[in-house]
Amino acid sequence: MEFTVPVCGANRPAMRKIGRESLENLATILRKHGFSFKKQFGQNFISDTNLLENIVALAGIGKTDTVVEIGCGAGTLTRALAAAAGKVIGFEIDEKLKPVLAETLADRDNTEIRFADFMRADLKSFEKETGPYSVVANLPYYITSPLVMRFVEEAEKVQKLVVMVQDDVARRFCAREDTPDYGAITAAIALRADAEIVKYVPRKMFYPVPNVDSAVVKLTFRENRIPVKDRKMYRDAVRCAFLSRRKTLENNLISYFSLSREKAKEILRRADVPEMARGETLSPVRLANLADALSDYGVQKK
Ligand SMILES: C[S@@+](CC[C@H](N)C(=O)[O-])C[C@H]1O[C@@H](n2cnc3c(N)ncnc32)[C@H](O)[C@@H]1O
Repeated sequence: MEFTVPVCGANRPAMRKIGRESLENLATILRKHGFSFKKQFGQNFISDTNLLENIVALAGIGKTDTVVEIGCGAGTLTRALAAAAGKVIGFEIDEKLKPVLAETLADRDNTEIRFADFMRADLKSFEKETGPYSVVANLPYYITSPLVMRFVEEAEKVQKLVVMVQDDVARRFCAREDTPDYGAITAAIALRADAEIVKYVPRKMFYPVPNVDSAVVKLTFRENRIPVKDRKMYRDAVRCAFLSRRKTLENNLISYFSLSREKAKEILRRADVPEMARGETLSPVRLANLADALSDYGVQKK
């Protein structure tokens, strides 16, 4: 397959060097190894050096940091991360990128690439090896939300997640309650992390060019950001609140936890939530109150 990697913002039709040091032209390397892009893996690569360096700067990575990158692609972001970090551990699902990465990362000895599906990796044992770490990645869009949810629900040692995602997804991650973008994923993230959009990135910055624009989101994890007695109960409270957006919270409680109406009313009173409230109007703090009330009443999801 013939392709070129266009340089954004430049009038030259030519491809440009990736990285300031010894890395050759990305397209030449990909072609040399007979690589063809796979849509099913969400392969839209970044080659613009300024953008890559900007992402690393926004992530605030330093020489003592361990960085995890999910989806290394041709290794352009990996290289930029390796220049700033103490260590980079990258995951890449596509083994066809092995020779490409061997070449683009040849001079980066603080980098280790694991050819594996990150969604199947055992996060608990991974965290035993790594200690505290940050994630910086241009995420494959087909698994953005489940991937972020993995960290929110399971990770114990993650400090921040600085990830490129579709711009509408970025807005959902950072939304405020009672706005159209606010949803279960917003509330789930808010329990553990401050979320902000730190950069908008137009689609033309990727190759191949995707159908949507992107944004870089920074999630900064904070211990006990919103105190809650039981994180699993918070997850259930969030799922229940967004079970049916048209129904009141009271009705969602009845269906989700198989409660009597009387019990549902009592729990809402204890959580200081109006009976007629709808899930999407509840702030993450209110949802934590609801989770605590559910815990106090010993309610369990059947
Ligand atoms: C959007 S591209 C980013 C590539 C590169 N980091 C860049 O910025 O140019 C996403 C990368 O994730 C890889 N990928 C997709 N699903 C994956 C998974 N489940 N685990 C690990 N890597 C995955 C794809 O093969 C692809 O290389």
